[in-house]
Amino acid sequence: MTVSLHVAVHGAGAWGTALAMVAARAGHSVTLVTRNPSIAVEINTGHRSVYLPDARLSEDIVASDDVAVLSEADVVLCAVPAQATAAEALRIGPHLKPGTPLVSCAKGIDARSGLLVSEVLAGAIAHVPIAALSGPGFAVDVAAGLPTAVTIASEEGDLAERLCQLLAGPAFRPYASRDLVGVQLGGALKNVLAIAAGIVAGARLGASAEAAVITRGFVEMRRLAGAWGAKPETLMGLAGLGDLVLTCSSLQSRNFALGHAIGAGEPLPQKLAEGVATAEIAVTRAAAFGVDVPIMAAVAAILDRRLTVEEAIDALLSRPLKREDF
Ligand SMILES: NC(=O)C1=CN([C@@H]2O[C@H](COP(=O)(O)OP(=O)(O)OC[C@H]3O[C@@H](n4cnc5c(N)ncnc54)[C@H](OP(=O)(O)O)[C@@H]3O)[C@@H](O)[C@H]2O)C=CC1
Ligand SMILES: O=C(CO)COP(=O)(O)O
Repeated sequence: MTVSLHVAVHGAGAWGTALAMVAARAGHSVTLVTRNPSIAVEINTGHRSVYLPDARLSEDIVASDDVAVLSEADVVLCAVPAQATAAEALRIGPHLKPGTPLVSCAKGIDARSGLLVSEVLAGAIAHVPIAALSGPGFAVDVAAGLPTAVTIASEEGDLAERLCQLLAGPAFRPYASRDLVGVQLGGALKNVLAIAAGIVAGARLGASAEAAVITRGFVEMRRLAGAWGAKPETLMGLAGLGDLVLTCSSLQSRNFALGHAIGAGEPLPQKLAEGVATAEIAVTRAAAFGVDVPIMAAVAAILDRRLTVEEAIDALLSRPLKREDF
């Protein structure tokens, strides 16, 4: 039987709010921490959030705009964007009790340092064990209580298994892993590839081309993640292939939707798409490892306006065929 704990979620955006609902459904008392006082009021009085307008939040979820409340938590889930993590880690670190598990829930690579989000957290907050949660799951689906399976990874003892037990519910199924690097790289790199798939869809290049880009992109993901230290089997699982399939096939994905708008020549959506900041750093790290990532490089070049979509497609199609590409 799972013991009822005090779970805090730092970052009350769509994902943080959905994860707060998961923790509440699993029987825990939950504090959702936002930097926006009006969001805290909206949650505490109306049990609603602008980030998930169709969801009604449990009354067991209490929101606060004071990071000091994190000192009362037994477990903290960090759900702010990857590029905000370095600054947020400095803010939250002093409030965490020593030994409180800290779970990174963002999907990205810190563009400034080239570090994984777990490494950013560990570098800033030395007194807590770190884990990462990733895998295929849209916040709206999770909030609606639709079936979802994710991976939770940690290199610390049985922490991943304990976190899985803590958060599991009838519709939310976490699987434990020790591959902290692979689980995060799957979540981060699929964002870049979802932009690529979206560009192909938006440019109406056909379902066959979309399948080719997803498959070729998956090869790049496995190559780069392998050079980075990920286990190959992790990328074949929920946090790699699973999330790639989800985000490359739905306009619900902000990364896919961004790519789609680029490919169609439409105005770009303003919503957070983590792949934007991750693309360039992924390509830089790939170059340092001597790993070939032409699709990710094309995405980075398009985002940086070094190439138009047409030029990037021409460059990809005119590449000499290599056996290892298939
Ligand atoms: N949405 C989804 O379906 C999923 C998202 N994720 C990942 O979760 C992470 C967060 O995404 P999501 O919740 O959707 O994003 P949202 O844009 O919905 O929310 C971001 C949250 O982070 C807070 N925040 C703190 N600092 C910053 C900052 N510097 N810039 C922007 N926001 C900041 C925001 O606060 P404020 O409200 O004050 O702006 C807000 O609470 C991303 O890494 C994403 O890839 C993972 C799985 C699913
Ligand atoms: O990671 C996600 C689903 O697993 C959400 O993807 P987007 O950030 O592209 O919306």
